[in-house]
Amino acid sequence: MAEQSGEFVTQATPSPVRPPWRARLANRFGVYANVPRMFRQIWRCSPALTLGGITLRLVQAVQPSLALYVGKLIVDEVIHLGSQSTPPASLLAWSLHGPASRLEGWIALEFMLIILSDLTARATTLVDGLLNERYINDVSLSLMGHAATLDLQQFESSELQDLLERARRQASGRNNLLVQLFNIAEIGLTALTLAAGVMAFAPWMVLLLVLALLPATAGEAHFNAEGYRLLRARTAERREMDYLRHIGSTAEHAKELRLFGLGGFLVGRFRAAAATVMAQNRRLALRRFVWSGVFGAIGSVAYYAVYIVIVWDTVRGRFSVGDLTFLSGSFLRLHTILSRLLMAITQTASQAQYLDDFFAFLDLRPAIAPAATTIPFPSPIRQGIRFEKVGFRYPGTDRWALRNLDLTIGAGETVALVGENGAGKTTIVKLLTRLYEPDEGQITVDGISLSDMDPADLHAHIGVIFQDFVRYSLTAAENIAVGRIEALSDTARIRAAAREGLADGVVGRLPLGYDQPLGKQLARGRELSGGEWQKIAISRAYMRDADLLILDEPTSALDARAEADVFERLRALRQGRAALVISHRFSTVRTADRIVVLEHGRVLETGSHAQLVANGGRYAELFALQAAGYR
Ligand SMILES: Nc1ncnc2c1ncn2[C@@H]1O[C@H](COP(=O)(O)OP(=O)(O)OP(=O)(O)O)[C@@H](O)[C@H]1O
Repeated sequence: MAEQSGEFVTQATPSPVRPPWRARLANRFGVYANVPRMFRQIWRCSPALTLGGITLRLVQAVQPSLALYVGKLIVDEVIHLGSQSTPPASLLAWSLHGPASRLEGWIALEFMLIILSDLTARATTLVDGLLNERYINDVSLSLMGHAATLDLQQFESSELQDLLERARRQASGRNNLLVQLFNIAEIGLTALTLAAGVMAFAPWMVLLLVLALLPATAGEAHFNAEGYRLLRARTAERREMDYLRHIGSTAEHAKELRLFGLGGFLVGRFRAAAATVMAQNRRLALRRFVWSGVFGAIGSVAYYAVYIVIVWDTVRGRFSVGDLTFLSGSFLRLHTILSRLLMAITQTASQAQYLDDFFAFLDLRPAIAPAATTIPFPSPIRQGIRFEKVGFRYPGTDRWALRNLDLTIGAGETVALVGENGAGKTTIVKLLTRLYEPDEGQITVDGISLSDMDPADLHAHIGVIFQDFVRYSLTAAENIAVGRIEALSDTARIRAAAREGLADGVVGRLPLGYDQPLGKQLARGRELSGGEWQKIAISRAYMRDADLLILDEPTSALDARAEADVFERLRALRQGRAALVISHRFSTVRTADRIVVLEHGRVLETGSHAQLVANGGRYAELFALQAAGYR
């Protein structure tokens, strides 16, 4: 079987060349182009919650300015009342008789504002939480759904694996972008109302504050972009680390890891990969720390300069004490809020960069798309399947895995493919199931080219079991039903398929029968032997009324009796169906109607077992070798 080319990459990815500053700037603002698309996605999750979140933030946004203004009115009123000649006799008399009623009104309003602020803050947290959860689910579902539409060849490329890994991070770690976007709206509005208040007294103060915060903002934007660049450049190393973590911690690998004593080796590899990533992250974090300190100090100096001017103007009598409390309060808040706003904008831009990967993944289209008009699969097959001068190279390789291949599988015929490792047997199956498209020649069923069929229709008529079939951590019944998942609740069909594939005996010995979870992942899961798993996998192929059955090394783990049983049933069930069997076992191969011997991607000889043995060619040689092993 083929080596997968989508494995992790061990070499360090070279750091990408830094683009010129103009392109970098365009890049930094360009990322916002993703935000409307993301917003639409959020809106689709729940229009009501989205609207609720926005409204709550609008209410929250105006509260600080209102509270400060009411505070100013209270201070002014207190000073006004204090300046009156007759001091009040008691609090009760004072509050009941006239002069304090306005002050009481302001205090009541301030109290209501505080209650409202608390309520809206809690409601916002609730709405954010609910919406966020929906959004995370939605993103994960889009990723899973879209991944299922892509071709195997796309999956086997390491570029796609890198992109998918970054897109997944978007799903798991970047969801707070939504909250940040809402926050920007809220903080922005608060900043506007505060700025309007301060501007009424001295517009230059606001201008100075904005100017003083610009260096810090530019610094943030720069370091966020650097962080993303680093993360992107190190995707391959992070995938390697994930892979090492995975094999170091799963039951599946535990046996070999222990017996070969690979623990130290894996830890060493992980440490080396992590060291590169950590060293770069540390350098960036330190630079960021120093620069943000410098820029922050510039902002604080500007703030204190303005503050001193406000105090001076109050001493001079230009501002009242109420004005002083309002202005110093507003100004302090404006300073904090403007820096938060600018930071939020740059952070959102950096988060939005991750959206690039997410949307780039969603925008990927399968390379093998169904033709505009498709021809249905000819069921039942009457003439047969033909490979005509088929040539194929795996993407990114120069070697022809198959070349000038002519092959026929007649209707109702069982053809066995034999050949040494790497001869191209599994590749033929991948082309026949249209997981890949041939580079040369064509494959037809009753004269109809596979490329004129809808891939889903083609798959519905083929029952295929690969030698590296999947051992699902699902129940026994589900493990068989995956061969035709629409029939998941069709117990009779599952049991019949289990009988044909010899899995009924395996299931019969399980304590929970068909409801028994298999594998080690699930609670109460039972592990099976290699041959038992293979019987479950063979049964999957019988879930379909397939016109063509493809079994790639179906009996490699079966004992001799089970192997004979499998082929006896296959023959009995065939009734006009074609079958393609790949095997290195001659006991399996000799039962086929016709045997095709492959070598270096070409057909070397073909005939029945008796003919090929009589010919004295490669088949006879390999058969004699294996037979000698049994003597
Ligand atoms: N995904 C892939 N990317 C690149 N090359 C591949 C890929 N899969 C297989 N190959 C190469 O194509 C050739 C044919 O592989 P194939 O899996 O068809 O061989 P096979 O006859 O099934 O071998 P085996 O008996 O070992 O299962 C081999 O040289 C293999 O290295």
